[in-house]
Amino acid sequence: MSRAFIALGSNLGEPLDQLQRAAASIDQLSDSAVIQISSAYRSSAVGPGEQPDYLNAVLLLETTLTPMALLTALQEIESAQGRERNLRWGARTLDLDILLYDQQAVDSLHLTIPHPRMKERNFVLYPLLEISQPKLMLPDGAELGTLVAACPLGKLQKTTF
Ligand SMILES: CC1(C)Nc2nc(N)[nH]c(=O)c2N=C1O
Repeated sequence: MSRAFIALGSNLGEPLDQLQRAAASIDQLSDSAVIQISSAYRSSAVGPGEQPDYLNAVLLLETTLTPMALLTALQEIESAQGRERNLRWGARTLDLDILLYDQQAVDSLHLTIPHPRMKERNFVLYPLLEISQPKLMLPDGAELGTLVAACPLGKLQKTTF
């Protein structure tokens, strides 16, 4: 079984309900089980334009799905929950991203692991740390604790999932 860390995000359509439904659907994937899920973290939207605050979380999944099969399954869950891919930085009902997949580095047309922007996102790093540990190492040798130390908590608000 492989271990994948998945980032969840939502700022439309009852975000907490979106995250809870997504976690349940991910747990139902074939040959997969959600082992742990972080608290939910509220933060203002990073990026251009005005949009509602986001709710984010990270979960740990044990799975035999390959990275590409997992990506496809996650995209199907996003679509089932009404994700519309119109604006690149726009508001969305649900965003599911593969952050890490064991110690694998993947760089293909449709999938990059580790997630290319995870190192600068407190709304990813802090929930990830909550369900792992500071010495969690990324494929390039970077340790999670070091990344968190360099990424201010800011106005990130921890709430119940
Ligand atoms: C629009 C953009 C970059 N901003 C975000 N901002 C926050 N706070 N959380 C997100 O999940 C998120 N996702 C995005 O895709």
